Amino acid sequence: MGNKPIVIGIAGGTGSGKTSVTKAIYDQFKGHSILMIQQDSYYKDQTHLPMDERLKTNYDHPLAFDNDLFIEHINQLLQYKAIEKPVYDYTIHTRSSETIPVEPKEVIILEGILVLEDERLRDLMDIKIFVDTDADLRILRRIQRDIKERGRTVDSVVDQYVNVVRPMHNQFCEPSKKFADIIIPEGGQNFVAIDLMATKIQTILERVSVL
Ligand SMILES: Nc1ncnc2c1ncn2[C@@H]1O[C@H](COP(=O)(O)OP(=O)(O)O)[C@@H](O)[C@H]1O
Ligand SMILES: O=c1ccn([C@@H]2O[C@H](COP(=O)(O)O)[C@@H](O)[C@H]2O)c(=O)[nH]1
Repeated sequence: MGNKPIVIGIAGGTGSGKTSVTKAIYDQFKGHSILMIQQDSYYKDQTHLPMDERLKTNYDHPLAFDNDLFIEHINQLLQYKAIEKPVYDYTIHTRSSETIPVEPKEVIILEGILVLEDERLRDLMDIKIFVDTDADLRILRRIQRDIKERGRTVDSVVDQYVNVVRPMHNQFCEPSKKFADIIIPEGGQNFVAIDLMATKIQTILERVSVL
């Protein structure tokens, strides 16, 4: 066990490919001392709101996230304590009643649109990454993904993008790029960047002798 786990933050706009990058890195170390947590798991619980109210929520504003709980959980993991991670269901826009037990690991990857926006989160990170992809590619990827995986229609994705996602991205996500140590263009297919990160993580794991 090391002194404390290493925390890597991976931010980027919706559809930038940050989940793909995170999974590609994570998959190289599956079974070793690494875990990934998506900020999306910490969207605020909305079970008390009717569906029509949930549809009006701004999911791209920092206040949509329960960062207090997110930070509390990261601090527990940093003390090598297990957490019960919330589960978010995009199709009903709220947390599910179940939670997932997560054991502490030496490398913790935090991924989400606004993980670099909150100074308290940034202060917990050892490495900060921003996945940078042009807006036209991001909206095309998001339309395909949200229809296939998140139970959405083209009209609802486009409407939300124009009225909420785009302005919030410009106000909160894009400016957080300046806090990044590393900027990865294009996301999931940038194998050079993924390999560089994997090499760095391998070094960290070798140092704490858990590989
Ligand atoms: N470089 C890429 N080229 C083509 N498609 C990609 C690329 N990176 C990601 N995707 C696809 O785009 C969609 C959004 O990617 P995802 O990693 O979920 O982005 P994010 O987590 O930033 O929203 C997914 O369907 C993914 O398979
Ligand atoms: O209920 C919800 C919760 C979130 N969203 C959208 O999700 C993206 C963030 O996820 P990515 O994987 O980074 O794309 C954010 O832009 C929200 O608008 C949602 O539509 N509904």
